[in-house]
Amino acid sequence: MIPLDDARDRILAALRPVAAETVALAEGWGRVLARPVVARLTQPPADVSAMDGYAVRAAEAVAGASLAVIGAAPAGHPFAGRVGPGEAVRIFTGGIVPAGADGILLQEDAEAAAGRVTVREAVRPGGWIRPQGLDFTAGAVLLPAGRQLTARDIGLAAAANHPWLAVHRRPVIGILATGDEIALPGEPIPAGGIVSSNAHALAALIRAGGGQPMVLPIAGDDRGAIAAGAAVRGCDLLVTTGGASVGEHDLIQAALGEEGFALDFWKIAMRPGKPLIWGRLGAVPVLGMPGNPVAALVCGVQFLLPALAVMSGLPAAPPPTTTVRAGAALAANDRRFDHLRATLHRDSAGRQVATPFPQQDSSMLANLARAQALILRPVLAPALPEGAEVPAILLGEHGI
Ligand SMILES: Nc1nc2c(c(=O)[nH]1)N[C@H]1C(S)=C(S)[C@@H](COP(=O)(O)OP(=O)(O)OC[C@H]3O[C@@H](n4cnc5c(N)ncnc54)[C@H](O)[C@@H]3O)O[C@H]1N2
Ligand code: MOO
Repeated sequence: MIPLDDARDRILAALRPVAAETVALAEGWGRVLARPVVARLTQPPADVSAMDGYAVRAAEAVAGASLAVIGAAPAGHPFAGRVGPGEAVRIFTGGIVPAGADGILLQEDAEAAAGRVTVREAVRPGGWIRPQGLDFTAGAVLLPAGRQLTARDIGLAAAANHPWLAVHRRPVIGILATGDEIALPGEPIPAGGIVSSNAHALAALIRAGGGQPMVLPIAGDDRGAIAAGAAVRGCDLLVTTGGASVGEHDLIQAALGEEGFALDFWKIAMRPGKPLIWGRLGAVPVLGMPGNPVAALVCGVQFLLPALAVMSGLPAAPPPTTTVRAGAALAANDRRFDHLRATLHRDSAGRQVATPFPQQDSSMLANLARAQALILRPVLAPALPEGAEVPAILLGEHGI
């Protein structure tokens, strides 16, 4: 059994970002830039007014001065002339400051009558003017490659005149659920069988991680069926579930081995998720997850989400953790890094408290769905009293 962090390192080291594609700006949110966004223009394009008022020559716009209003400069309609001595131009927010003017007299600080304006408050040179290029200048790198685009980034790219963006395409993740006992939701369930939840839960997790799931037909506990299912084309990574353990019906390695599967590791010091398989079938990396649904989801959080990040062009990193208080005393841990499903609440001091469910069986989906956090119990972690600080993965932060 290899340590959890080593397993993740080995998985992430074997992965590369997928190729770039061009998407419309509106589709760019959450995607990872494959090429930088460079400003295609200067913003603002010229000196513009930050306020509604009058463009004036600051030196003469002293309290009590009276100026002739010779024209107007609304946003988008520059004034073609020049502001000469004793003159002002009516201007509006975003309007280009006319030649000759070097300050804005606020409307509130002015009195207009009969084609003239009287200054009530003196104007500073440069006052209320946004200089050309205040925001950015043409040619500036505004967003680097590798950046996951926020709503703010989309606004910036739009302002920099980019209708299209080069982003990494969504990694396509094949999901092959295996087992004679499982059926798709809504389909006839074999005697003693259950409904397959893993493929659907993992597909949703893959979407949350920015990937594109490709749910494959269920393969029975049969080498040929598993090999045929795994031979799928067009996925960047294949996830299998079930058949990862030691029983004679646990056939993933045997079935894929006949197809030339190159195993990197099998079994990690982790609970749930011990029988994880990692290797490569031809060019396709394969993550063989255990069948137990909680094990599959925890492996999804610990390995598949970080893998999706790397394949999407983001840095290799473990899932982010937060320090919370234990809502119950925790027993000493053994040699498997443990993930206790827990609910969250805030104590009277506003601190987050994670309370583990009393039963932690890796088949219990109802508890998993109610869980808001996974309390992390490292290998050989000592027993801790209620209230102790512990690391946790907050599931809501992952959108799963
Ligand atoms: N003798 C041993 N037995 C087991 C060991 C071990 O070390 N020695 N490891 C246990 C651990 S830990 C796990 S986890 C499971 C993993 O087993 P497999 O990956 O081989 O999974 P299966 O046996 O196929 O299924 C386990 C369990 O999960 C259910 N299942 C399977 N697929 C789905 C699905 N798509 N949706 C929902 N549930 C699914 C299946 O019915 C079984 O109940 O092995 C232990 N055994
Ligand atoms: O992965 Mo198994 O679910 O550790 O129990």
